[in-house]
Amino acid sequence: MERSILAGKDLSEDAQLAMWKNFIQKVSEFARKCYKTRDLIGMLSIGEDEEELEIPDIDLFRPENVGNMDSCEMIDMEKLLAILDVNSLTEDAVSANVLRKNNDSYGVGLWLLPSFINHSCCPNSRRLHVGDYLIVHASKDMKAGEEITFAYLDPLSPLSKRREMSMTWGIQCKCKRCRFENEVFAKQEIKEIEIGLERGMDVGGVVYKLEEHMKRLKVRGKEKAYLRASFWSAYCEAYRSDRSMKRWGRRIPAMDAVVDSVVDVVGGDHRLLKIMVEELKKNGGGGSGLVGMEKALKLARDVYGKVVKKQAMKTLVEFCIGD
Ligand SMILES: C[S@@+](CC[C@H](N)C(=O)[O-])C[C@H]1O[C@@H](n2cnc3c(N)ncnc32)[C@H](O)[C@@H]1O
Repeated sequence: MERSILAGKDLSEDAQLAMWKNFIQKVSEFARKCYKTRDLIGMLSIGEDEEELEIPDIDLFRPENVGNMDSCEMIDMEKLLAILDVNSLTEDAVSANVLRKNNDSYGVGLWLLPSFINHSCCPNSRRLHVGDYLIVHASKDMKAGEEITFAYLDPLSPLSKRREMSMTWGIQCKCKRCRFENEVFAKQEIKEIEIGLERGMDVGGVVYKLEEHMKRLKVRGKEKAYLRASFWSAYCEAYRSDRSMKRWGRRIPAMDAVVDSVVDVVGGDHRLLKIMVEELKKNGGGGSGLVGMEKALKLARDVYGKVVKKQAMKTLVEFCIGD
C-alpha cells in the first residue's frame, strides 16, 4: 500500500480532520499585521532556557496597552512554530463536555497571558473554554505570591499515564503529587493494584485493596487524595456498578467523601460533578437531596467558575447529567 493517512475510526461526513495550517496562518497573519501582538507572541517560550527569559510586565497584556512599535522584530516561521508547539492549548469546551456536541473535535488556540501558566498535577486554577474565550479561574484559595498553575493533562489519571502525556510537553513534572507518587508507585503493593486494574480485576476490589494499603502504609490527607485521583477510573466504575456496590459498598468509603478529597487536590472536574449528580438522581430528592444539590452546585462553581448565575448553573448541572 502507498504511504497515506487512514481514518483511525468511523467518521461522519462533517467530522473535522485537521485545522493546523489555518491556525498557523492566522497567528502568523496577526503577528505580521499587529506589532503589539507580535511583541507579546515574541515573549512566549520555545521550551528552552526558560530560566533566562524575562518575566513580562502584566500591564503589557491589558487591552489599553498599545505596545511599542520600535521594540519588536518580525518572528521567523521556525520560531513561531516552536512557540505554537509549546504554548497552544486544545479546548475542552463546555459545549463538548456538557451539551455533548463536538465531543470528538477539539479546537486549538493560542491565548497569550495563559501561555505563561505552568502545569501542575494538583493545580490551583482551572481553564474553561467558552467560544473563543479562555477563562482561567481559581479552583483553590491562593496566597499572594503563590504560583498559578493549571493541568495541561488529565489530573484524574495515574502517574504512568501523566508521565507519558507530560513528555509530549517536554515536561518532567515535579509537583508535590508526582514526587509523592513516584515513591508510592514503586511499592510492590501499589504496583500490583495497578496491574490488577489493567488486567480487568473487579474495580470494587481494586478500590478496597487500595484503601486497605493506604491504611497500612499510613497514607493520609492530601496524599490519600492524590492516590484516589490517580485511581479515579476504578472508583468511578465501582460507584456506578450496582454489582460492585452490592459486593464492596460497605467496605469502601462513600462516594461523596472520595469526591470531596479528590476535589481538594485536583480542583473541580466535570466527571466528579457528573457522578455526584447521578447519585443524587438515583437517590431521588428529599431532605438530604437538597443538601446534596447545594454540594453539587458548589462543585459546579469549581468546575464552571462563579461567572455562571445560579439558575444557569442548575441548568448546566442538568445538562451535565443528561438522561
Ligand atoms: C505554556 S508554557 C508555560 C510558561 C513557561 N514556563 C514560560 O516561561 O513561558 C509551557 C512550557 O513551560 C514549561 N513548563 C510548564 N509546566 C512545567 C512543569 N510543571 N515543570 C517543568 N516545566 C514546565 C515547559 O517548558 C513547557 O513546555
